[in-house]
Parts: sequence; C-alpha cells; structure tokens
Amino acid sequence: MMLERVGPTSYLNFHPSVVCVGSPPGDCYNPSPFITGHASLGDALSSLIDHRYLISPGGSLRGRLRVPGDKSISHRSIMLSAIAEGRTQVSGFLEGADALATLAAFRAMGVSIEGPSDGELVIEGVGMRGLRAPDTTLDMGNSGTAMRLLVGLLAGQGFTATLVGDDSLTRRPMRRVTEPLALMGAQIRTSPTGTAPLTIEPVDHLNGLEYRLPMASAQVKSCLMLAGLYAEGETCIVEPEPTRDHTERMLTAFGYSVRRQGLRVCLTGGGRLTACRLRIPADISSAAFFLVGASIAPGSDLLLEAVGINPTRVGVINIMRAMGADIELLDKRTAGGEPVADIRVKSARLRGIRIPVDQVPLAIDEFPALFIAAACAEGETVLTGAEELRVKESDRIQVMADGLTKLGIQAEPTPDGIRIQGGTLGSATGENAIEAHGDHRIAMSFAIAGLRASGPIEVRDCANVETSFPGFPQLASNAGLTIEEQRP
Ligand SMILES: O=C(O)C1=C[C@@H](OP(=O)(O)O)[C@@H](O)[C@H](O)C1
Ligand SMILES: C=C(OP(=O)(O)O)C(=O)O
Repeated sequence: MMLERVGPTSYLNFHPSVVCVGSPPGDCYNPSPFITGHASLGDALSSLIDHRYLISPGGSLRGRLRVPGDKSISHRSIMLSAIAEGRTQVSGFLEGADALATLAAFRAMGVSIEGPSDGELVIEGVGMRGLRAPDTTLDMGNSGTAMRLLVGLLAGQGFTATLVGDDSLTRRPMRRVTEPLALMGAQIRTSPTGTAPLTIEPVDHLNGLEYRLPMASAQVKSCLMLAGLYAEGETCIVEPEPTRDHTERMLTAFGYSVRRQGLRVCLTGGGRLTACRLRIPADISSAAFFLVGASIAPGSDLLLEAVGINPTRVGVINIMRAMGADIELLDKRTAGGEPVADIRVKSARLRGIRIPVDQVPLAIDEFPALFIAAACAEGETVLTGAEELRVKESDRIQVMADGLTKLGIQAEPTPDGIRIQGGTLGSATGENAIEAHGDHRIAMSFAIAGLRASGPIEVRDCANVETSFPGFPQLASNAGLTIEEQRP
C-alpha cells in the first residue's frame, strides 16, 4: 500500500478499495459500496428511491426563520439523560433521522422516552447501570456521531450489543474509536477493515486512559469521555486543536465534573448524572446554508433565530466574514449552557481567501456550503488541513469538486483540501445533474447554489437531508429559493 504523508499527524492511504486516514495509519474508510458486508433497511429503501431537488435559478432570501435543533446536542441529550438519575425535559430536539436513531437505540435498551412532539421530549433516566441488553442490533442509520459516541458509552456496560448502520456509515472508519477503547480494556469487534458492524462484549472493568487524539475529532473525544464515565480512575484526552465541546458542557449541566486545561480535558469515572432541563439551540450547521445563500443572492436580508454560536462551532461565521460577508450577531444569550444569538445576514460581495487551518475543526461540517460561497467569490479560495472531509457521509472534497466542475467552476481537489476559482455557476440537469451521493450537506449546498446559477440545477439522491434538516425544501422555499422536491 502507498502511504502519503499529508500533515504532521495524518496520512492518506491510497488503495483501490480502502482509504486510511489519521495516525496510526490504520483508520480505514472503505469507499466502495460493493465490498461492505452489511446494509440496513434504510439502504434497501434508498436504493429504490431517487429523491431529487429541482432548483430554478435566481431569487433572494428574506424574512426570519428558525432552522431545526442542533444535531450534535440532540444526540448527546438522549445519551446523557438516559444514564442520569431522574426525569430530563428536552426542548428544541432535532426530529431528524440521525437523532431519532439514537433515540430508538435507547428505547431498545429499556429507556422510557415520551415524545418527540414539537421538539419536546421527556426522558426517564435509568442511572449509570440501568441500561438493558437490546434484543436486536442497534441501527444507527447514517450517523457517525450516534455510532462513535454510543460505542464509547456501551464499552463499559455489562452486556453485548451490536451497532450497524447504512451503507455510508458502514464505510466510515471506526478504529479511531475502537483502538483507544481497547487500550481502556474494552472488547469490540469490527469488520476486517475496521468498520461497522461493531460488536461490544461485556468486560469486568475499564481503565482510565491518557490519550492524545491523532486527529481533531469531537466524536472520538466524546466517545472516550463517555467510556471514561465507566472507567476506574481518570480519563484525559488531549486534542490537537479545539473541537466542539458539547459533551463537556452537557456533562457539567448534569452535575458531572469535567476539568479542562488548554487542550486537555479530564474526568474521573464512577460518578453520577442528575437529570436537568435542556434547551437545544437551532443548528449552526443547518443555518450555514442560509448564511451562504443570503450572502450570494443579491437583495437578501435574512434573520435566523436562536442559533447556537458556541465558539467551537462558529468557523463558518469567521470564514464567511473573512470573505467579506455581512453577518451580525444580535441578542446574544445563553440557553441550556450553550451561547445563542439571532443572526442577520445580508447579501455581500465575497472574495476568495486562504482558509486559516485553525478554523477547519470549527467549520468541519460547513465546508460543502462554504465551497459554494467560494465558487461565487472573486478570486481563489484555498482550503488545506481538511483531509477529514474525505471520510464523512461521502468524500466531501471529491463530491463537491465533481459537482462544481459540472457547474463550470474550476475546482481542484488536493489530498487535504481544495482550490476553488470563483466564477459563474452554470446549470446542471438531466444526464448532467448533480449527484449528492446520499450526503445531506452536499444536497443542500447545491440547492442553495441555485440562487446564483445561470440556469436550473437538478440535485439527485437527496433523501438523507432528512437526517439533519427535515423540512429543508419548505423552509428554503418560504425564504425565497425556488425549489421543487421530487419524491418517487
Ligand atoms: O461530535 C459531533 O457531534 C460531531 C463531530 C464532527 O465529527 P468528527 O468528530 O469526525 O470531526 C462532525 O463532523 C459531526 O457532524 C458531529
Ligand atoms: C458528518 C456529519 O455527521 P455524522 O458524522 O454524525 O454522520 C454531518 O452531519 O455533517
């Protein structure tokens, strides 16, 4: 196998069927849908269904809107309240397929959950040792967060559980979590290439761990913190750069002591969580499509209500402002331990930039939308240090480069990023339609590209928008995007 060093701690491993990212170079992604052994019901359905968006060119985004609840925080709200003592009330929960997969998994482990109804949930915590062995495999659908956090939480339970996912999730690297968990004493089986299904076997006990993350990943950090709750002694994780800190904040809200010193975060196992009330802000990752859309569409003026502006998530705002965007944060406040603001965005003339590497983990899910901003900017935008984008729901560097190229934009993928030359977005329909490859963020990014395109855009394979942003076409259309949804 050929290994190419692409950064101080990262490797891309080029092989016809397996890509390995991270250090040690063993954390593999299997890009071929044909060589995974497992497929869930979701896959079977999505292979039959071609769910498309047809976008008419032009328009502007105006008015006020509230995007759905934060996906990262929604997953964590279920996981922590399930193992807390007492009844937790949650509002603003994202009723999207990813967070609902987490909810279903905890129901299958005996947790009583009322709702969701209009984002409201009531969870009866079963305490640290109250989860029951599930009768069936736990299907985490399309969600990397659900699978990677849950494997940490389950590593210290006294029962066997198997986690499966859809075809995309089954290709994503899991050694990044199973290897450090094994150092804690966990027993977890993976496929031969280190992917799902993951089978977690009971062990006598877990040891605390001091672990330096080989890549900036909040999922790996959170996985190890959740395992650390069940470990003897202290678990400390050192991040290469700050990543989203929702687990730390939420554990604190549940009364669990988390100690942070710079890039090192520690907790001691054996404590307990006490139920609380959680209010989940609107998801900045969903707001990102509107921040970009309103910036690129002339005549736009949009207010996005109650969006989470946690400093570990605001890379999209920092990058867009550096490109010249007109973004104001209004009425800053705190909700459920998380900073929140209303965001006003108006159209602006954007210019290409070199994206600062320290912003990459803070905007990791927003790059597909940011690439559309780059395509509409004057000059070149260069992204580096973002090889993690290749192991998301799709290879987001390649899939975005392919789509932008179809729209007539010069987009040159590199192992750890992309170079995009701003230009005029063209049209893509019929045989030439944009393929979202089942990746929700790709689908929504090309939908908003329609605001500045010279002709219609057809986006294929959009069903997974339901994972993070149910109701996206309706909300976008209310704001001014001309979008038609074609369901089979
Ligand atoms: O912890 C989380 O909730 C997430 C962390 C990020 O993944 P990585 O940890 O792989 O960077 C992000 O891409 C994902 O959408 C959500
Ligand atoms: C990468 C994402 O999610 P996950 O890793 O949870 O599948 C995302 O939502 O963009």
